[in-house]
Amino acid sequence: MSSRLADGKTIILRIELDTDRAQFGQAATAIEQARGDIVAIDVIHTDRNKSIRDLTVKIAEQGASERLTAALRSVPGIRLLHISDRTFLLHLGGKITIQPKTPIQNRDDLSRVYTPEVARVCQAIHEEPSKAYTLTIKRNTVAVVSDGSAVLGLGNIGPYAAMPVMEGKAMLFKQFADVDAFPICLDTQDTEQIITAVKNLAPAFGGINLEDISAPRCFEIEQRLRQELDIPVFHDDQHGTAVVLYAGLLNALKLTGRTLREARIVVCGIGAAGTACTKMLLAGGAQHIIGVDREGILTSERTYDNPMWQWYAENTNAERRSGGLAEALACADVFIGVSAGGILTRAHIETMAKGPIVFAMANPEPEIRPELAEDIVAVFATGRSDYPNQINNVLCFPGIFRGALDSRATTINEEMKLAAAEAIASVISDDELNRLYIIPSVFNGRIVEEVRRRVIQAAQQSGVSRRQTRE
Ligand SMILES: NC(=O)C1=CN([C@@H]2O[C@H](COP(=O)(O)OP(=O)(O)OC[C@H]3O[C@@H](n4cnc5c(N)ncnc54)[C@H](O)[C@@H]3O)[C@@H](O)[C@H]2O)C=CC1
Ligand SMILES: CC(=O)C(=O)O
Ligand SMILES: [Mg+2]
Repeated sequence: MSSRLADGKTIILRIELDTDRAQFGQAATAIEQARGDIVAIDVIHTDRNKSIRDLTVKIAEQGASERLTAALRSVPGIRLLHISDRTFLLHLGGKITIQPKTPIQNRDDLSRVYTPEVARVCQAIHEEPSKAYTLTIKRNTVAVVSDGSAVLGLGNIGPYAAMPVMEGKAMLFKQFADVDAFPICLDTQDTEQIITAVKNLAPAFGGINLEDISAPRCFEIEQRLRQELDIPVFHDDQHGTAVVLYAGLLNALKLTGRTLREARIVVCGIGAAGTACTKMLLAGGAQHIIGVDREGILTSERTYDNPMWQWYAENTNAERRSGGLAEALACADVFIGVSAGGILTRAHIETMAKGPIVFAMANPEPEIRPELAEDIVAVFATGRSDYPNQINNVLCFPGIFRGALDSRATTINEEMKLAAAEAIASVISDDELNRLYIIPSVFNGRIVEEVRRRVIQAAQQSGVSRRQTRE
């Protein structure tokens, strides 16, 4: 069986062998020759004439599953009964469910959870609306709202196709921070309609996590909702990403003996994530940031229709550099990619300063794969779960919402974001810090607790907490 495969897509092949005509070894050889990696074998049925087995096989490249199918079909006495993809199997019927907290076993239960008794609870909330926090799911429930316009790096794939990501976010909220999150994909990409829809559904929720809404609409949608609602509204692709990027960069700079003030930083992809990352870096004292998008380096020598690009050009690139990604990268210390897969080359990185920091964070395909350049960089990070140093907003959103909900904060402000970033960075001690460990794993049990604690503290100190909470 081969070593770790680059892509790691796993399929399950159900094969039937005529035991007098073929041996299992022939199937295994055919699979290995077609560059499949058998990682598990389950015997489903066996008798004197035939044997049915499920083979779990990892495949690396596109087209490998067709090659495997052809290879198995060419072996006499072996039939391929079925082929399934473990990832698709995991999505059958969706990934989350809603469960009652108590069973309804008799009429008495029924009359208390529902009519007539429930009416007294409704009236109590009618008289004192803040009781919605104590008598409904509001205090622990977040809406994950998308319009499907910028889903991962897949682009505008619409609300139906966005659902698996939003369901995934809801799972992460629950698993890591015990927040009940519900995915809502809206069938509109009109700014006003999205704002109206979110305002209308807000009563049921303690917070709104906006997700995968493309720039520049995401900026206005978030800003308006923050003004018009009294619960936290947080665009995860902007602020969740910025918080985690900031945490990872603090540690990578420390490791490589640089300061944020002096580091020469290139941000590629000036959309939701790139803009928010830049704002957080500027607030932290960064002095040398250059932004690059499809049209090249953003510079104040030009004017832009996109107001955020105009702001960006006026607040970065003090040297007024021009050109494309290659020109921006010359002698840079840090590359931050939140753009599109595969746009950065080894040759680009070779022009950067010695021992550069490369954060290729586009999903699902990073700007460059680590195996293409990790030998020439000091620190490499991606947004993916299958490489070291995963810089992904999943390190932030569960804990920051946990803290915001527990303190019943009216908003998630700059102080709370900075507190979350410092909390994430602090989980790695100076002794532990190394090039493959600049950011803790999402499975590190300390992250959510540490983020929650510091976020509650920041909410209280900045006056947005509505509840005294144990930190
Ligand atoms: N690792 C993480 O935690 C996160 C990663 N991302 C990833 O970052 C990427 C961008 O996400 P968003 O900011 O939400 O999307 P967005 O659509 O708001 O912004 C993307 C920006 O990248 C630019 N871009 C696309 N191709 C480019 C190229 N070849 N060169 C330069 N710029 C290019 C676009 O013009 C746009 O301005 C996606 O791949 C997404 O999956 C986003 C949020 C979190
Ligand atoms: C991680 C994430 O939110 C994204 O790639 O869009
Ligand atoms: Mg996202």
